[in-house]
Order: sequence, then C-alpha cells, then structure tokens
Amino acid sequence: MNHHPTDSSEVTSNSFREDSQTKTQKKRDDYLEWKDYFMAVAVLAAKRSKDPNCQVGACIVKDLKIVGVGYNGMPSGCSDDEFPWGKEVSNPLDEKSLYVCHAEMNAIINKNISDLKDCSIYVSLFPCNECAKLIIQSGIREVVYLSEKKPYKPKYMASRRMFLAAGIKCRQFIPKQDKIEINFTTNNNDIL
Ligand SMILES: Nc1nc(=O)n([C@H]2C[C@H](O)[C@@H](COP(=O)(O)O)O2)cc1CO
Ligand SMILES: [Zn+2]
Repeated sequence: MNHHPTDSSEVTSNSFREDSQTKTQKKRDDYLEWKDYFMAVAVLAAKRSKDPNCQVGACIVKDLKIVGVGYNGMPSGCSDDEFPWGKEVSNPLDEKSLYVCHAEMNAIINKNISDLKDCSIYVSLFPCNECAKLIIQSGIREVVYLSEKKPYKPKYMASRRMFLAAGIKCRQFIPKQDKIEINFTTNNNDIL
C-alpha cells in the first residue's frame, strides 16, 4: 500500500506515540494537592446535609489519611423529615439547634481509628464552642477552616479562647484552586 507521509492514520499514530512517551516521562502538575483535597472532602460531605440554611462538612486527617468525615444532620433514628429545621420559631421545642448534630461531632463519632490524637480537622465553617470542646477532648491538634460566620459571637470567641488555651493550632484555609469540578460524564482520556 502506498502510504503518503501525511496520511492521517500515520499522523495519529505518531502523535499517540509522542503523547504516551511524554506521559511516562513527566507527572501531571495540575493534580489536587493534599490540603485542597481534604477541604474538598469536607465541602462535598456538606452537600449531604438537609439543613435548608447552612450545610457544613468536616474531614479528619491523620498522616495524610482521612480517618473521619461528617456533616450536620439529625441524630440517627430522628427522621430528618419529622424533626424541625426551623430557627427562631414560635414553639421553642421546634428549634433545630436542640437536635442537629454538628458536622464536627459526626466526623469525630464516625472515626475509623481508635483515637484522634494529633489529627487535623478540616471544616467548611469555624467550629462553635460545643464542637471546640469535642475537638479538644478528642486529641485533635489542628483546626483548618474555610469560612467563619460572625466571629464576634460569644460562642465563636469562646471556641478561640479554648483553642488558644489548649494549644490547638487554628487557621483559615486559602485553597490553591477556587473551584474543583466533578463531572461524572467525562471520559477518562487515559483509557483510550
Ligand atoms: N461549625 C459548625 N458546624 C455545624 O455543623 N453547624 C451546623 C448546625 C446547623 O445545622 C447549621 C447552622 O445553622 P444556622 O444557625 O446558621 O441556621 O450548621 C454550624 C457550625 C457553625 O457553628
Ligand atoms: Zn458545633
């Protein structure tokens, strides 16, 4: 068969060869870095929350491994269709705050190792004073948060005061990437 040098099949196979060589020589440099990954897991977990006003996620990490994840929700057995999601409602028994388990609490309870000594917790929202107590008592040594609401509120000031006294490192997270896209319909080019 008379192959012309610009034959499209030849061009394709050459470029494929070059492509695969390049891939074996150099690693990707646009990969998700660890800290963005851990915070992204917290943000993804928050998407499971049924709270109509505020969805929070938490991800606990030890030696670069995820050891617990949680989001804010009703306790097990307390149906999130029956328990109230209201705030400042006329019946005080219908306040969600009486019932909701915070993301941090759920991540701590869901831990898959025996103790959380020296772990970090990545949270999408700065912890309240009740979660700060749990964090401190569980042995977690570092809190990394994405955002905070009303830092002047006594519950958040109390958290900071306890973290400081207990020697817990606490810092706001600045992601390397502002946005991470998950597209379930995209094909993985490497399969081709
Ligand atoms: N760090 C946090 N972890 C959490 O899981 N939460 C939860 C408790 C509620 O379900 C919701 C706050 O609702 P709202 O009071 O902003 O309508 O977020 C809240 C905070 C902030 O204190
Ligand atoms: Zn809390």
